[in-house]
Amino acid sequence: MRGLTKRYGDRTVVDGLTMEVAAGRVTGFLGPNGAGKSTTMRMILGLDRPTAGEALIGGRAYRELRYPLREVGALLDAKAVHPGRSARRHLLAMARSNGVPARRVDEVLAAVGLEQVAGRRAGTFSLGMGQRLGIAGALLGDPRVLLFDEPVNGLDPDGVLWVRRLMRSLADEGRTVFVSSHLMSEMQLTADRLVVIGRGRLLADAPVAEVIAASSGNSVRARSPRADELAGELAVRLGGDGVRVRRGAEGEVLVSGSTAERVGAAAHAAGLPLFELTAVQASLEEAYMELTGASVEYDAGAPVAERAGR
Ligand SMILES: Nc1ncnc2c1ncn2[C@@H]1O[C@H](COP(=O)(O)OP(=O)(O)OP(=O)(O)O)[C@@H](O)[C@H]1O
Repeated sequence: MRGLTKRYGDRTVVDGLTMEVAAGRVTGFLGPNGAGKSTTMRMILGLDRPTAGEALIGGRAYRELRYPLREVGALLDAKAVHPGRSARRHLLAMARSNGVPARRVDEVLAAVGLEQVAGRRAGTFSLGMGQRLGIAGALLGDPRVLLFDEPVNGLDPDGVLWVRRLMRSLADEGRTVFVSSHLMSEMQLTADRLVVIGRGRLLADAPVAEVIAASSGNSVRARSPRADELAGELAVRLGGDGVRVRRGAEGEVLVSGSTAERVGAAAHAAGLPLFELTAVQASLEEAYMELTGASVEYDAGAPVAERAGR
């Protein structure tokens, strides 16, 4: 994507996105509701026309691809299926439109575990079965690039695990996997790299570990029988410059913005005993909240009871 931009009237919903989604990796695409993730994916797939900039797949725009399903597979909206058509017929129609051999339909039905219900009308499918059918459609043309918008939405734990393994194996085969999700714990397990957007703008594009490392939620927990003194000494010796020292549970001091080495050395220099020194890593969820805090569009605010002062 180069300077990819979409405006609706005077609202800019995707704002100059420039990034490369690399092959052989699972790239998670994150952002608050309304951040512009679906619009970005729709522009990549030629469903929306960029106001400015471009999105290319293997160097070419979607509309230039002769058999797009063989180059890029996508699951955008699992409900975008004719409800009266069977799963097999739906996939057969897609296959025919892109010169994909009919036998491939049975292969992908088996790959997503829908062979038993292949003759059933898609309109009778549960949310999870619909997701599986959508994934089957994405895999149909054996494409090098795959886009998934919220693929685990509605799946049971087995299904979630299955999608996680599928993404992994697709990336391990050297394919490009670009997947949006709101489930941070899931992304922490599945993605190698993260692209985070807020209000259409790029907030982060980095390996998962780097996004987490940048969070101020990373802290050091020290336990001492002289915790009050320790907190005071650490504040004096390490304080300032983004370092925060506070008391935790009984006997505990929490230090953010520093390292276990520095905290240990400072305690030693102060002559205070330590019974425990632990580096506590922030979760991806914490890192994400911090990154996107300022760009949340639909903020529900405090729970109702809290707002009412109860
Ligand atoms: N056709 C349209 N006309 C006007 N505004 C639109 C249109 N399509 C999307 N938008 C607006 O663009 C913004 C981005 O929407 P988009 O669906 O891309 O966000 P998203 O990141 O996918 O959100 P979610 O996580 O809720 O799915 C939203 O504010 C939406 O209202």
